[in-house]
Amino acid sequence: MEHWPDSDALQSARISPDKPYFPGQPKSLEGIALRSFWLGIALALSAVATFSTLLFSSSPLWRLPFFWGALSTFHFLEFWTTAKYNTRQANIDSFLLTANWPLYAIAHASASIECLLTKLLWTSRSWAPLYIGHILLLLGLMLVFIGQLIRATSMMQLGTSFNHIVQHKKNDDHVLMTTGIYGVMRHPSYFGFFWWGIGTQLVLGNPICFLGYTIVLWKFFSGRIKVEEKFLAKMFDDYVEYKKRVPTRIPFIP
Ligand SMILES: C[S@@+](CC[C@H](N)C(=O)[O-])C[C@H]1O[C@@H](n2cnc3c(N)ncnc32)[C@H](O)[C@@H]1O
Repeated sequence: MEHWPDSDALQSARISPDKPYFPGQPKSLEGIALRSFWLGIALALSAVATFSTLLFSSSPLWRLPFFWGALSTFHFLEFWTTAKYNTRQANIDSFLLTANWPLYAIAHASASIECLLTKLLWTSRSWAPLYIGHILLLLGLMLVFIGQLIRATSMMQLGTSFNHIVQHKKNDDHVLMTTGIYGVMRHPSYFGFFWWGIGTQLVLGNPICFLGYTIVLWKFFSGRIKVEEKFLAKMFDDYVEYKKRVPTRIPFIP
């Protein structure tokens, strides 16, 4: 598809000092260290806020710092797994905070606002029995943990073949992975991201963002998989057979 730019062009566009991807985007190793430091602080503060609301009040607002903690963990792990298992590719974009800016930030800000408003304003108005809320919360927590685990595991397993930017040409160290978690599902890192995102909205108890996240994530991964597989089939003769044999396990994406 034409709208996917060449990966070299994308890389150079992203590291050009004249073209910051978002305000304050760091360009140096010190900047990367600082970004990790702030994500760590955000994570620690989120953990403290979550556990103190859980321990000292019955307020459902613990969901908000839990969401920010899950978000910080996700982005920190994006960088950490790239730096450890695909060191040459690690740069500031590996945090995945620069992709789809500012839409990504708007999505998470909307989720935070929806949660804050509904939990503060509509605390007494419940549209469903309490146990439904508990089931959805539990399901959301499971999806966040399992989604994160699958995402990080697949990044580790793919190693140097993993790239945040879809590759158009085969690099020397790129091997087709068809075993392990890639033998169970064809795109585990997208599967993990998809369910992680939906899980965060279940934990927040956000009906509007749940719907929005589901539609946007599904459309995004469905389009991306089509493009990615077109290039994978060109790069690897075995890909067509692999595609027939292993499903994506993402709903309505065969
Ligand atoms: C962001 S990674 C996502 C990998 C995979 N789609 C997933 O969800 O786990 C994108 C890169 O992984 C590569 N890739 C995807 N599936 C692969 C496989 N089974 N073996 C090797 N490389 C793969 C693609 O060429 C692309 O450059």
